[in-house]
Amino acid sequence: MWLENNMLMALAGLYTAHALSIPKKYKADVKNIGTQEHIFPYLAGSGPYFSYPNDYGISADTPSGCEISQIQLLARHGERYPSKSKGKKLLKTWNTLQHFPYQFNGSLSFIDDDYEFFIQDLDNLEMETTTENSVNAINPYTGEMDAKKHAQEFLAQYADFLEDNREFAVFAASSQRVHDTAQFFIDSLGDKFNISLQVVSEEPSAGANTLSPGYSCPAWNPDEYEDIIGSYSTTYLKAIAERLNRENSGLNLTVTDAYNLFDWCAFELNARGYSEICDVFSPEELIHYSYYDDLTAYYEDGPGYPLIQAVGALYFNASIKLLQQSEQLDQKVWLSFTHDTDILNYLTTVGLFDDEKKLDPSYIPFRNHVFHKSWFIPQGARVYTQKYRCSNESYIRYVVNDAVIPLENCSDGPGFSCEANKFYKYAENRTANQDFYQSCNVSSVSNITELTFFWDWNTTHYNATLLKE
Ligand SMILES: Cc1ncc(C[n+]2csc(CCOP(=O)(O)OP(=O)(O)O)c2C)c(N)n1
Repeated sequence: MWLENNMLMALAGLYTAHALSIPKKYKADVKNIGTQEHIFPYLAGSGPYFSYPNDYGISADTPSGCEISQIQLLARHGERYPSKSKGKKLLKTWNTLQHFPYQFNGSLSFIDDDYEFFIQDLDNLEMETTTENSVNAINPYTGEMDAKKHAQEFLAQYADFLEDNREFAVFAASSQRVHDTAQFFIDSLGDKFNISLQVVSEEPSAGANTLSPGYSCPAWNPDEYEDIIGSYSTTYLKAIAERLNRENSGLNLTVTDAYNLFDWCAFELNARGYSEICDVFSPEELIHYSYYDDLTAYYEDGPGYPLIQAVGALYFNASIKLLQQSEQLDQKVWLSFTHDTDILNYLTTVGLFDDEKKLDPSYIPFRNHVFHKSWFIPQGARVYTQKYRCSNESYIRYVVNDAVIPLENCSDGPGFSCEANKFYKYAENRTANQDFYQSCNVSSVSNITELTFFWDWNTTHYNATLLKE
């Protein structure tokens, strides 16, 4: 590992020191930061958080005359550095550019202008971005800031309800960045709360008692629908590589390099707040890239892969049980933090973004396109389930990234919610015959058949070892 790190550092000519002041070369960031937010929705959910772009005009506030009885949250960790495997790919592309022996022309000319690559310390790979590990101190898009702001918004939105609910457990999958997000959120809530953070193992051996069923599902095959995903045209990537190579004679960027530039853009925004590489792409190229990500997510972790209904049923079943027990349970606030694909699996089983029209790899269905993955799983994604009572009836609805997303066939309650008994019927249909343990062949990695941490945390105390993955 040490050797591999050193090799990568040498490959990239990396710098170990990072600055907490604004060095001269980042001065321009002061006026540039904030000018790229319109492209966040096209970055495959790897760039900074943004609210769901279409809120239908429905307020996420509790409708008047109603009172909250339970709140659930399933959230993704905040903005992060690339994973180790993605970091390696980005460093390879950066290495090609760094060794180009001539002056750059066109949209890459910023590299000659004192540019330093945004991965400055390999220890940051996989980690949440923070004020401390950011490339410069004025980055407003850190995972740390996002989690702390989210907690303040949560406080503001549910102030009255939280008044009487100040003691609860918060649940985090055992990845370091997931844990850190939960901790930043808890810190930001302040000392008027008494919160116990439960770290639930995301090792395959955790079996069904997990917030990250993706890691305990040996039956899942990423290549199951590779023929569909792989048939998406890469013409847009060829055009990018050819344009940059034409502008810079002797540069030999490949289609793979062109693809990597999108990740560079997204993750540099998380780590620095501004990225010149984002300006390489035309709006059309961003749309193609974004739709390719939708296709991939749809057929690997969404409605296009029937196995996912069972994977997402694990958390959905637990969520339904908590809703049904809301009167009996002392705890009324259930906040959980995990990874992107796990939230996507859950939303797939709920059926919130499934119009039952299969995504087509041969064209972009502009008119019939519900499945915009980045809109529901950006970094810092937050899926709330609200249960409230209005004149003796209970209602349930979802709020995804600040927008109320009504159930298509059950939205005639106050605030376009679904009456509780109708909701349970709906949920029963969605989860019927979905058995996570069996469908995923979990028995080959674990003999734990049930999700119990919500009910036994007080006696079991979940304290799993944190993983840098
Ligand atoms: C059902 C399922 N099983 C296994 C996987 C494999 N897998 C790919 S990514 C991932 C979790 C972490 O993903 P990452 O891209 O690091 O997400 P993030 O932490 O940024 O949310 C898993 C379990 C999967 N995507 N789906």
